[in-house]
Amino acid sequence: MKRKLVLENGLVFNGEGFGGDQFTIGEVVFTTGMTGYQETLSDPSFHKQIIVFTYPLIGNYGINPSDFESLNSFVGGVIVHEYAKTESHWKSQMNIDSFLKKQNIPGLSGIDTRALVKTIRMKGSMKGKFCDENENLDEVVKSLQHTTLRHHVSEVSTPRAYSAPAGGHRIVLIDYGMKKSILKELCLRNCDVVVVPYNTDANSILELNPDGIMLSNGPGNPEELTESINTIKKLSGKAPIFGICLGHQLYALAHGAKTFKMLFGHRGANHPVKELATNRVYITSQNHGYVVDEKSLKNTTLEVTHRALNDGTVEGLQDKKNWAFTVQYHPESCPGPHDNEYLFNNFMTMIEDFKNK
Ligand SMILES: NC(=O)CC[C@H](N)C(=O)O
Repeated sequence: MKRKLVLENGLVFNGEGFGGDQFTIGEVVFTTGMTGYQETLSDPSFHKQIIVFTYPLIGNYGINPSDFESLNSFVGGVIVHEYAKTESHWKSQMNIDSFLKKQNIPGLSGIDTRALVKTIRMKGSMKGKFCDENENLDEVVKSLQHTTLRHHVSEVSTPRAYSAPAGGHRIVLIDYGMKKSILKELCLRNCDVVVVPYNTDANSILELNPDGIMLSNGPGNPEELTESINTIKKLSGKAPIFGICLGHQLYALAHGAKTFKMLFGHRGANHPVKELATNRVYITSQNHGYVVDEKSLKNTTLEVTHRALNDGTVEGLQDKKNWAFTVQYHPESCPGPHDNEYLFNNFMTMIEDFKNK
């Protein structure tokens, strides 16, 4: 079945359809991970985005029950050069085509993904939509140009609080579109975790007596989440805080910094980041389109701890006054190198220091 990708600048890529057949407008972004497509497809931070995989063959080890980062996939579409019709892995329960059909997510294969990625790298990530053969492309381009995309944390956050009880530190984890692996890392450290919806107010969070507070990853433009930014302001200094990705951006905004949209973002499991205190380079999993503006940190309590080696942007912050640190990348990994899980240990140490201060 023929299918096209139409971009807002009028470029058209002709390929074959697979997966579901409901098309929506989404931001077309690319990810450079060579494995881990299942974790990527189930990461709620990709809400409504159309993901181009730069790795040319996707789906060869199928889809298994244990590697999901959330119960559903929220992506708007999937673009691959080629997908595996015959998958092979002892854990696999279906191929990527069946998975995308089940989730009603459309796919496009057989296009020159390198040409598409080069376009995005030059011109920046842009809106796009899949089309069938007979659609009027001029109309589609017009509608792409007139659509403003919004990403809704409310669609990916948990509707109600739930807990993972244990004997260790009580952590309140604010879910803006959390990846399951963040909860897993806390459980591995025997934490007594309560996951709360994104719009839980500061008093309700403090009533849970947290030893530490975690701010999760999530989709969209952090500046739109004014209510969450205000909540973080009220929580600041009350308990140690660890923020990841969207959580990092929200923490920075709550403390007077600014964020901006990058040309095409960082997505993949192979992004080098330098820890400035040690000069060590870590390979990280990343998935973000916005970033904290380093210039805006001047009169804040925040200082840069980590930097991206590809483009020098801010990848980590430490609050000099309040008990908090945050990272732009994904230390819970999944997919990707386990280099950065030590940050969860640092969070445990910070919680103990806070208790003994
Ligand atoms: N993974 C995330 O939390 C992404 C954060 C934010 N939505 C961005 O694109 O920058």
